[in-house]
Amino acid sequence: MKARVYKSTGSWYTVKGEDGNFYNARIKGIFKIDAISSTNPIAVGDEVDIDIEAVQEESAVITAIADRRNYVARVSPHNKRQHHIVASNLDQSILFATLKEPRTSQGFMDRFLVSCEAYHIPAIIVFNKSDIYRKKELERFQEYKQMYEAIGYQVVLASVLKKEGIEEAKALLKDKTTLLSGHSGVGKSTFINAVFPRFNLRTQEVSSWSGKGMHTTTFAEMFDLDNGGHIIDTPGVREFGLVDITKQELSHYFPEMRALLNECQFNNCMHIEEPGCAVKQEVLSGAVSENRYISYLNILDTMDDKNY
Ligand SMILES: Nc1nc2c(ncn2[C@@H]2O[C@H](COP(=O)(O)OP(=O)(O)OP(=O)(O)O)[C@@H](O)[C@H]2O)c(=O)[nH]1
Ligand SMILES: [Zn+2]
Repeated sequence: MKARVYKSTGSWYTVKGEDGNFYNARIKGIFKIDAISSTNPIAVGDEVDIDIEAVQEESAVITAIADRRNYVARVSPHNKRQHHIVASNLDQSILFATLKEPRTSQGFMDRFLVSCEAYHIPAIIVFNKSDIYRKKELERFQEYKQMYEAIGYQVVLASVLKKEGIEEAKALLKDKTTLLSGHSGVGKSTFINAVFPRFNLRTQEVSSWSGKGMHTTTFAEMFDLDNGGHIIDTPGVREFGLVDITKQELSHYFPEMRALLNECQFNNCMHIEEPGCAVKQEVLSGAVSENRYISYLNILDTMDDKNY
């Protein structure tokens, strides 16, 4: 039977069969050997074939996995050479960001956007907790909105607490498989609870001593939406690794730079010090945001010559 993976705890998977029932599934030993080199052979969002073992126990064996349409990965925290597939078969990804308690850095947002570009997943940024923004944060929001919308990304201002911007965010989810992402403590679980109360996820106060929030979500999990579509909630992701991207490719994943690449004097231009660089020229003219260019240089700096 065809099924889709809703949750993964490492060795067990919760899958939903095309009969509409949920099963606890595991993979056959041999399956692991054939799987691609990642720390997890099966990820949330995967489309799989299952053999039902015992209906009364609702257990099943995953016998095959369909090719992934796309996926998002990050570098394994345990082994830098391996990657961990966060989720697959996505229509879009929403980054939850906050400008206060905790503050999401532009560097983090840009790394996330680069990952989405590299994996061909449309990205949206929701700035949450607008109720606690003061003049400084509201100005910063306007700057981000202008900058990201000019590049083509959708930007939403929301306060889950005050129920502002929620309908706009909810409308974006309809009939799509959406990966919800963002630092721990930005309000992802609160958002899901507010829009789809029956999920009743656990939420937790941002810890006062660090201001960074505690991990309350441990495993990625997919939920069916009442009005059609799926949402995938991920563990508090602090950093996305840029797996499988070379330094030379990086500017391809900045859409505003991608449009200029043919105009650089050298076709292997890295847009740093080279003469005749169209990207640098447009940074000077203001057509390419200087902040985005700085993010580009910062990300380049953290990549080694081979990969990520
Ligand atoms: N002021 C304010 N606080 C909010 C808002 N949305 C969520 N919070 C609070 O922020 C804290 C963290 O919210 P969570 O929903 O647990 O955050 P999360 O992103 O799911 O965190 P992880 O599960 O760790 O990834 C909670 O104390 C929420 O009540 C908002 O719009 N405004
Ligand atoms: Zn250049």
